[in-house]
This record gives sequence, C-alpha cells and structure tokens, in this order.
Amino acid sequence: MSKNTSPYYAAGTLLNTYLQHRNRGLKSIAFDSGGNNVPSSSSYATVAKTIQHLPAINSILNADNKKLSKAIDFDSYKNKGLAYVMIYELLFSKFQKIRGGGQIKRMIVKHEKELRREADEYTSKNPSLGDPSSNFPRYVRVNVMHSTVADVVNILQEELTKASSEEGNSTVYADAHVPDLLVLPPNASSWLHHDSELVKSGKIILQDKSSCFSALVCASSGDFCGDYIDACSAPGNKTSHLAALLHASFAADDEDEPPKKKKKKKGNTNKIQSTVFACERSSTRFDTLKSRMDQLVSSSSVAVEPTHGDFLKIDPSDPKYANVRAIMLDPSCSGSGIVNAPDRSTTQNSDEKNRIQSLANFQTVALKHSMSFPQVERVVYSTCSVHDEENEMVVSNALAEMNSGKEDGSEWKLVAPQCLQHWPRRGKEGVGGLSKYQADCLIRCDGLDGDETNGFFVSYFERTRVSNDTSSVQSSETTCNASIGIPLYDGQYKKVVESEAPKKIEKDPKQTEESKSKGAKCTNATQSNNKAAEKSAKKRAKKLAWKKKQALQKGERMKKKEALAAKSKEE
Ligand SMILES: C[S@@+](CC[C@H](N)C(=O)[O-])C[C@H]1O[C@@H](n2cnc3c(N)ncnc32)[C@H](O)[C@@H]1O
Repeated sequence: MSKNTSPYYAAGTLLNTYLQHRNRGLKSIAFDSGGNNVPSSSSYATVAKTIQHLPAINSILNADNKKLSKAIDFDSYKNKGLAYVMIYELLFSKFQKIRGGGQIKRMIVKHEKELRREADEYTSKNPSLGDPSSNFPRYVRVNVMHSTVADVVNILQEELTKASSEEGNSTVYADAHVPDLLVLPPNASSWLHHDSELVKSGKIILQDKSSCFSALVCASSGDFCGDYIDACSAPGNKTSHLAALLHASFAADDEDEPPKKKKKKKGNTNKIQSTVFACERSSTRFDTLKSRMDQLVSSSSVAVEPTHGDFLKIDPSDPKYANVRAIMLDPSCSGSGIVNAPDRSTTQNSDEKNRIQSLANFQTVALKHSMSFPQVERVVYSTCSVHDEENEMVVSNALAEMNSGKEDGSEWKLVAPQCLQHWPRRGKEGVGGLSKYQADCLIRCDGLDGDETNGFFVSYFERTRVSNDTSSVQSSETTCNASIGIPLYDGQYKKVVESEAPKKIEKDPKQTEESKSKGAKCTNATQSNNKAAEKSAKKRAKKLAWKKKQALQKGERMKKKEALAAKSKEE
C-alpha cells in the first residue's frame, strides 16, 4: 500500500511502533522523538482510542476459533497497526466507516456484517467498553480565587437545565468530600469542556475528584502556617487547588477575626501569608505551569512561585525554603489508575514490571527527599497509580529508611487525613509490612470498582518530635459543602448497578482506639516542639474559642428574636 492512499497511514505506523514497544507508553513513543515524527493530534487520538479497543477487536477477531481473523487474513498483514485502526474506525468510532481505500480496507469491508454481529455481542457483554470513565460524573472545581460557588452554580444550573432532556436529572450537586467541587451528569462533557467560557476565564477547573484529594489533605491537615512546596507540579491542577484552599482559609480567618484585631490589621490586608513553591523539571511543562498559574492564581494572601528545576536537586537547607512546613509530592507514575488511559495496562509483562520498578525507585527517592527537609512537618505523597509497588511499597520503604538510626528523636508517621475520614477505600494491609492501622491511614480510589473517579492513592505523613508540650489543639475540619445550600451528591448519576461496591472497612476495635489516639496526637503540626507552630496553635485555639463564643451569642440573639416575634404574634 502506498503511503498516500490511506488517511490512517500515520496512525497505523504509530500503532505498530507502540505494539513493538508497549513498555515505553504511547505518549513517550509519540512525542519524545520530536521533529517531524510527532503525529498529528487526530492520528494520536485515533491510536489512543484504538488501543483502548484492542481487547475488544482481538476478541472479535479470535472468536469462534479465529473465524474472522482467518476470513480477513489478518495474520498475513505486515501493517497490523493499520488493520487495527481501520477495524476500530468501522466498528467503534463515531464515523462507523473506513475512509480512503486499499486492500486491507476491502478485506475488512467484505466481512463487515459478521464483524458488526460479533462487535454487538461483545458490547452487550461489556457495556462500558473502551472508556469506563464515560460513566463518571463531570466534576467541576470552582476556583474560589476568581469566583464564588454560588455564582458558578447559578451559571451551571442554567446551562444544565437548557442542555438536559425534560425527564433527565438536571441538578448541580455538591461533592460530599471536596469543598468547592461540583458534580454534574456524565454527559455534561458535551457542553462543558476546555473551550467553555467558565474554563477559559479561570473560574472553574475541570478536575477529576480523586486528584483533588492531594491538595485537600495538604491544606486541611495541620495548621495553615508557613510555606509549601509542590514538588512535581505541572500542569498545576493541584498547585492551584492548594493555593485556592489556603486563600479560602485565610479569608475565613480574616472574617472570623475578633473586631479589635481586625482594626489593628487595617492597612496590612495585602500581606502574603503563604508561598507555594511549584517545582517542575520539564521545560515545556514548566511553561504550561507558569501560564496556568498566571491565569488561575489571584490572591492577596497566597503566592505561587513556579520554580524550574529538579526537585531532587533542591538543597533542603536552602534559606529560600526555610519557612516551608509542608510538601505535596505527586511525582510521575505509571498512571495505571486513569481508567481511560490509552495504554492502561492491567497485566504486567517483564518490561512493564521493570518500568514500574524504576518509577517506584524514583518515587521513593523523591519521598525521602521531601522528608529530609529539616523544618518540614507534613508530607502528602500521591499517585494516580493502582500498583502496590508505587503506593504502599514506596510508603513503607521511605518510612523504614527515614526512621532508622534517628538520633534527634523525630519520627515520620502515617496519619489518617481528617478531611477524608469517611472515605471508605483505604490502603492495603500487609503490603510492605504495613499494619492495619497504617493501611487505614491511606486513601485509595478505584474507578473500576464503583468509586466514580479515577484510581488514585494518597498518603499523609507527619513528623513527630519528642516534646514536653501536652497541650493539644483540635485538628482543622474541612469546610463542608453541605453548608452552601445545594444538595450533596450521593451517587445520583451512577448508572451502573454496583455489584461489587467498595466495602466499608471493618475496624478492629483495638486498633480503632489506637488509631483514634494516635490520630488525635498527630493530626496537627503543633505536636512538634517547633516554636512557630506552637505559637500559631495557641492563636488558633484562641480563635476557635472566640468563634464558639460568637456562635453562642448569635444563638442567644436568634432565640430572643424568635421569642419576641412569637409574643407579638400572640398579641
Ligand atoms: C503526575 S505529574 C504532576 C501533576 C500535577 N501535580 C497536577 O496535578 O497538575 C508529575 C510531574 O512531575 C514532573 N517531574 C518528574 N520528575 C521531577 C523532578 N525530579 N523534579 C521536578 N519535577 C519532576 C514531571 O515532569 C510531571 O510534570
């Protein structure tokens, strides 16, 4: 077949290379070579979709003792990539036909009827074929640095009502775990996408639910003191989320400040209270990060400083980072949790195993590096992988290495994030020798097992130091979406009946007690003998007491008002 006769030639060539070097991943095969070999976006998308459908196509060809494979003479094709792409186009693409000409096309089209019959049978047995994430709700994170949840809900509700059929559910829900995260039906993607005005204006970010967990845990555990490092940050979804959460927290603190203090602070309202250093190694991704931060971050209390370079080469004693108390580490990973990743691999051949192991080695080094910053009290480590090697094993290895031979009395411990205490899917006990208590501190998500979000893993560590201070301060609770006046999402858009819903964790009562007391001890950075943290903890406790008093007084006033109203009604 001549190069120019098929519109699928480039896609077929790319797919052939992928089939020969699966361990490298489609993205790196397509884009790492650079120059003229970079495929067009439509060729890349076609190959990505064909790869998602390979199990289906192979099953169709091989059914009934390879009946259709023999009929179209599949084994004789040198350009199998091209044949796969054509079968995908015919059976699964929106075009439902093969464009162009050529001998392979003629062979396939000759057996179109039988191919379609087998495809229908396969689809009826695999309803979420190709892209199970198409059943996930559309998650929308409101960027509270540019807008308010109420304003965005109003706009989205109007759009959703316009776009929905009369019988369909057209409600904008609030997510039950992540503040400022809204939940729309899965088909909202047809009108809400990256070119939508709300996205382009930076008022919303189309971010999957599980990937919001890292910044949520980082910002809502411990005290909001000091600076932050986002160690591997491009394209910056988690960075901007962290900035937004800190911004909202400082704004709430300002509102709650006793009036006397507020007066004193006048004229000093534009003070940056926290800087997020967003580190990124890749130059192209750094450019993306920078322009997105310019677009998304606008706060008088939080600054994001994009930093181009290798996180592993940052000197933990560099004075620039002296005020950093928390690190969010979301390093490169296999992406095996992303359910619609084109080359998501569930079975591991030896190349895939080597790739995962080398990723895990890098992840462990990066986690240990985060824990080596002397003044850092909290580290959040996350991946969008479902492999134990990149998750529990990394956690366990880093803990073992960082806690051994310590002479300063400090120790890194896993802590269960308070903001996700009701999330049911936890880590795996026994992997890497983790105890049940430790595994229960970990968060896992599995999009293929009912979680309605991509596979994800989050671990949260706190450094505990030997301290004589026994005063303890309540850990910060996340602002709950229940208070914003829209209904909470509770699976209303779930289409697939869950046969294997995530099991609730049955807690060992003894260990639950242990975890409670350990959690209470460790959930706050103020546990350390770090003076700054201690001071701000006392401040926070004072503020909490003041807030409580205000709430009580408000309650009293309301009661009096009601009593007066009732009395005047009676009169
Ligand atoms: C999983 S992505 C991060 C996604 C990001 N947290 C977000 O939510 O948008 C990992 C990023 O880490 C970067 N990276 C990998 N190794 C690094 C290193 N040693 N130092 C800094 N960045 C690194 C990669 O280039 C990639 O952009």
